[in-house]
Amino acid sequence: MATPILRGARELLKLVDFTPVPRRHRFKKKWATTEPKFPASRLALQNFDMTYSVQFGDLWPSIRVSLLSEQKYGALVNNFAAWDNVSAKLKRLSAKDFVNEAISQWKLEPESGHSATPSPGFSPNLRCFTFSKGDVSRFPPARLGSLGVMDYYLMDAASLLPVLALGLHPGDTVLDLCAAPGGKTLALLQTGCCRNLAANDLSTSRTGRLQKVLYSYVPQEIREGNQVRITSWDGRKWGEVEGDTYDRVLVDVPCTTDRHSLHEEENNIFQRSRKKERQMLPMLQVQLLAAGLLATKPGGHVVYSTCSLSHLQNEYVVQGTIELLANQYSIKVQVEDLSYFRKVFMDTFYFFSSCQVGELVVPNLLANFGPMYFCKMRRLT
Ligand SMILES: C[S@@+](CC[C@H](N)C(=O)[O-])C[C@H]1O[C@@H](n2cnc3c(N)ncnc32)[C@H](O)[C@@H]1O
Repeated sequence: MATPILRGARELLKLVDFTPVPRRHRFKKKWATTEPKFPASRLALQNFDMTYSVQFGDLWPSIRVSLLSEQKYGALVNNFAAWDNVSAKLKRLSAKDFVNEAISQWKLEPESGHSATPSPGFSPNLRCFTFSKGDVSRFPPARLGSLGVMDYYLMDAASLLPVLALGLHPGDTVLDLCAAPGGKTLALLQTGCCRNLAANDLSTSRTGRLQKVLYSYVPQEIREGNQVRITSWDGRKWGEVEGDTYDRVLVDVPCTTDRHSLHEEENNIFQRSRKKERQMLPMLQVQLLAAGLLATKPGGHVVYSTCSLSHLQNEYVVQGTIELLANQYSIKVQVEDLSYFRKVFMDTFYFFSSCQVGELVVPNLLANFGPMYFCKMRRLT
């Protein structure tokens, strides 16, 4: 018999069909062996053109050209290295710590209408350098520092926003449900707030990559103490295994990884052989978010995130899951307002201003980060 999560997710699936039929495949094929290859990245672009031109209207051409262009990176300073020297080195490249610049700016502008959020409740101690809007300089590769760990981690700077939004406090128990290859896990550890951190990913090869990241960036005593636990379980079952346990949960789900899907053939979710998997994504996302919420203590917080522009994988999943938890488990979940992120980080990112719930960073040629969708929820009961 289907579980409640499965039934709710099926309802959501009725709304979804991601698969446009490529023009040249509309006719019955005679000679499968001579059939020209249709690259998955082209299928991805066709799909995005169909769905995102409707979703974003006039904004789509500029997002499209940005997605097809080189992305920008941020350098997350490793607090376990000599972070002050590393920051000084990054400043000499004319990069800026976008997190702390934005927070200082925020504090300088008390009159600018953010009285509803007196101070942004960000996870602390995160330092991430980016080049200014319009500056397409690149960071040199990270190097091993004097303390035996790497000095910074290069990542899409927008990937830091879900971690900032989680609002960690010292002593929190934290779950990173879909953690590999580990950029956000590393950021969670940088906050210095995790009493313990469970980092999980279904894929054993990807948890191997996560282990390597932690090995290169985090000192042995933290990796091997009680503080970090790495597992390779199916995250959908987490609510049953460790319900009502965590203060903060990050649910950074598998998605259509829009930028990757336009550039790489390998492991591309738009490969024809992965059609079923692609169609099932929103269902998997609902199940993972539901499991993350069930694993959270009442009163605790969850951030759901994707690197897709698709409303079906973003706000529909959030709204569908909240409804599902209310109907099937009588659990109340409230979406938290993150609209102040748009104001605080407007010098670094472009945000889409019309999400029904959550925030979405859209790629732009002047600030080619994202896409990154994130939504914060509080489990009330
Ligand atoms: C977007 S990636 C996570 C990226 C990661 N949070 C980071 O910042 O580096 C999504 C991950 O979900 C994992 N995944 C897929 N299905 C899963 C499941 N049922 N349970 C747990 N993890 C799953 C994939 O292996 C993939 O590594």
